[in-house]
Amino acid sequence: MSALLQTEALDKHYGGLHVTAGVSLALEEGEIHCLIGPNGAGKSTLFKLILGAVLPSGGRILYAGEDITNLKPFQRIRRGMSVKFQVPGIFQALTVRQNLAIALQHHLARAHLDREIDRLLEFLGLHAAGLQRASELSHGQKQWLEIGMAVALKPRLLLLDEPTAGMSPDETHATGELVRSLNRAGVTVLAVEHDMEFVRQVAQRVSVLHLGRIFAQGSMQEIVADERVAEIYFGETRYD
Ligand SMILES: Nc1ncnc2c1ncn2[C@@H]1O[C@H](COP(=O)(O)OP(=O)(O)OP(=O)(O)O)[C@@H](O)[C@H]1O
Repeated sequence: MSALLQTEALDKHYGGLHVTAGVSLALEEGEIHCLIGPNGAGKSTLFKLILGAVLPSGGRILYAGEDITNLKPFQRIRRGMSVKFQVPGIFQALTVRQNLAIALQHHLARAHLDREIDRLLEFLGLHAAGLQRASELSHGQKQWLEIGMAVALKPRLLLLDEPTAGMSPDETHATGELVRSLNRAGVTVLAVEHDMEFVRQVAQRVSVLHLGRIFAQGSMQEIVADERVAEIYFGETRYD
């Protein structure tokens, strides 16, 4: 495998506050990589830096071998990045099908829309909800619709910000299966996540961020067995 995304000594500071400090993270093409860490570790900031929503104070970001450090988010999206934020950005007053049509119409001819919407609905487990307004969906279904809208862009790299926030254990598991099947279809995934069951289910590699630095990296088994990690992270939040 080779790195699809690489951050090199990425710094972000606000005045004297160093939110990320020299973060070098390599994401291999084809992997599911989870980013975990205690509250305030800098996870969201790193996520925004990768997406281009905030610009770094120092360091570089490489994507598919290209320096994208100063590109705008839409330019990154054009290169195959897609993002699902924690708060669903779906159109509540529109039906599920209409939401997917909006996401698809950027790159798909009208004649192919219905077939692709059907395919996505099946994949998302939302086939029975196609004509429902998005506002009528359960919390989990809204998150899946949003994943579907991100996937409609046929991303090479999917960025997920706490995809299971507020979900029941069953919904969380179903989300994990969705992410795994996207990955089997070739999508590289970076997920910021607090839910350790989800991380255990999907992650091929885990990076632990602490005080703005990569503190540990490895498989979930290695991370769980690392006493230093337990001290800064699991010790406080393992079962809460
Ligand atoms: N725009 C900003 N201006 C000033 N400080 C900021 C800004 N954004 C984030 N911070 C600070 O940077 C630190 C890291 O925040 P960040 O949201 O990246 O952490 P996190 O790991 O995502 O936390 P959580 O798990 O609670 O979401 C926090 O102390 C936060 O207050």
